[in-house]
Amino acid sequence: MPENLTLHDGHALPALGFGLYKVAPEDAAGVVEAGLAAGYRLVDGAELYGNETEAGHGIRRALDSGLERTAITVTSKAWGEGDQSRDATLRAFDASEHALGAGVGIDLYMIHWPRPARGEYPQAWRALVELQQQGRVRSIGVSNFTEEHLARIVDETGVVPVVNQVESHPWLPQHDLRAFHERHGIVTQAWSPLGRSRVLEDPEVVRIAREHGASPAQVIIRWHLQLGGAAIPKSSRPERLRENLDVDDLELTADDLVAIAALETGERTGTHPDDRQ
Ligand SMILES: NC(=O)C1=CN([C@@H]2O[C@H](COP(=O)(O)OP(=O)(O)OC[C@H]3O[C@@H](n4cnc5c(N)ncnc54)[C@H](OP(=O)(O)O)[C@@H]3O)[C@@H](O)[C@H]2O)C=CC1
Ligand SMILES: O=C(O)C(=O)[C@@H](O)[C@H](O)C(=O)CO
Repeated sequence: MPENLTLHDGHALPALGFGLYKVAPEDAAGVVEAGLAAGYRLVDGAELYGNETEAGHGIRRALDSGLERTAITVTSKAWGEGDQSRDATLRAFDASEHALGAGVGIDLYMIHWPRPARGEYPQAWRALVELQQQGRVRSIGVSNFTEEHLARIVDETGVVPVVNQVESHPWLPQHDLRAFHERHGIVTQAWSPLGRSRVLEDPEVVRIAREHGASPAQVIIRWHLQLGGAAIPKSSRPERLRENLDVDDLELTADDLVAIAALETGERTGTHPDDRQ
């Protein structure tokens, strides 16, 4: 089982979780139940994903089977399209909490995108600080923030997010942003950690996987963990959820890491943070 990272607020964050973007609502309860049964302890959700009610059902089924609520981390994110004011952000939190349902709740809440053209993300961040001060959420973080966005919210509020969830995979390792995070005690949590499955086909990744008797996904997940970051690969298939978690016995060599470092192209599979309106 991959280790926990320690957040600067003192709480633990599982280094490996699973994500729910593009998990069909009709599959979400089963996927969440399968993920938790496989041993994952972090479920990455969001208002945008349109499956929080069903994810909540899956979590509750796992709790009914004996899993302790305190053993898992449930995340959600405020989408913020068209309105990132304090009130809109608080309403988004209420809606996600309600959708997840009684007995579930949110442990880590994030701003999904900074939407810098709106200029409202500091207001959204103040809303998250308020939620944490009120004890409604344990930890607060952001997603898709650049150094500039991070510096602004820290300057204006003095509160440093515990996590910045950003696109990262071997094509886009984000070394500079990771170094900035490290200086400020922020955990880098990689979204699309498998490059939305496209990086799995990279011949170098396939070669390294073959040499270790592992799968390409396991090699990339291990790379994330050996970088010291967190990752939230998505799969709707129980056998892949198990495969992606089964990386404890894999150790990439220094040569493997050099070969993977050479894959950096800067190519994104998603939107650049400055371009999301
Ligand atoms: N904060 C943000 O802005 C964003 C956050 N996210 C978060 O990150 C999570 C992961 O990102 P996502 O974009 O889904 O991309 P991933 O890099 O996790 O790739 C998911 C794809 O890889 C496939 N896959 C997963 N495991 C394997 C495997 N072992 N072998 C072969 N194929 C595999 C999946 O297919 P299948 O399901 O069929 O197995 C799916 O097509 C999201 O679910 C979400 O929680 C994602 C985007 C943006
Ligand atoms: O970045 C994109 O272009 C996407 O499709 C996704 O990242 C999506 O917008 C998202 O934020 C999922 O969490």
